[in-house]
Amino acid sequence: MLQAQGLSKRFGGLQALSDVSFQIRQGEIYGLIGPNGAGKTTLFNVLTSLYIPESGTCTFGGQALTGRKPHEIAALGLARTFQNIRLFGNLSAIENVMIGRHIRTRGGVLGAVLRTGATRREETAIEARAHELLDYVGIGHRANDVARSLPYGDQRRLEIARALATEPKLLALDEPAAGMNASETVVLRQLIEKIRADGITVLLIEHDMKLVMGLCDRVLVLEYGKVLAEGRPAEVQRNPKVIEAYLGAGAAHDAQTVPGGEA
Ligand SMILES: Nc1ncnc2c1ncn2[C@@H]1O[C@H](COP(=O)(O)OP(=O)(O)OP(=O)(O)O)[C@@H](O)[C@H]1O
Repeated sequence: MLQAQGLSKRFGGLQALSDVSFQIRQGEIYGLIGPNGAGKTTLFNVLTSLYIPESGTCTFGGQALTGRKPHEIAALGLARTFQNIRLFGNLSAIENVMIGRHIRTRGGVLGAVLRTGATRREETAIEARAHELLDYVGIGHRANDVARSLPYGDQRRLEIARALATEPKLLALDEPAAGMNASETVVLRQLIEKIRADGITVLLIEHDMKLVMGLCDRVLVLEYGKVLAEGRPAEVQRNPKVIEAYLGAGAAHDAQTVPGGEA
């Protein structure tokens, strides 16, 4: 479904990604992990065309992603959330989701501003769908609350609802559990499983190792911008290189436990 081949990205003298290749298969939950600064967000930004790589290609459903505008990426079926929540803080929850939906409508954002007859009808349908999505992520009762007044965990779920409003085939989540407590994380896990069960492929960056290892079908481990390991969670957890990267040199020899906690 998504194919990255030989991606490299440099910031000045810093090689943030070097020769990164991987494939995400349709229907899987694919994890992206690595210590701080490993290049995870940079990789997300390259995949979603916020950054242009110096070399390498990425394709989604056979179509090139590199160099496309954000709305083109969304129209292809790739949606994302951000590590630092990017909601319209002054707008209500429902309005935030409706904005996500507009890229899928004929009238588009301009039509929504001008409010022609056709767009008014569309608007009613969009609002109904936005309510469904808020219910889907579990914050239907917050529809009219201003986004910035929502508890942190609800803001993260609102971001997911907004991304889902673009009807993605692949949903990329950048640290969705960051700042969540244990019970919020359990609910998040159920939500991600539900999203996958409904046919959406998931790419997940996450520091919460328990969540990653429990949820993902396969995991890609980055370190210093390079692929350190890839495979099923159980294999990756046993990989001495991964254990060293997380716990420090020497740890692999006596590690009986999985790398855990904050990376
Ligand atoms: N826009 C930028 N300009 C310069 N350097 C950058 C930029 N974005 C990222 N970097 C650097 O690239 C490296 C990879 O950063 P990146 O944010 O991709 O890592 P990460 O794995 O997502 O880290 P974290 O887990 O802390 O979010 C880091 O050394 C970072 O400082």
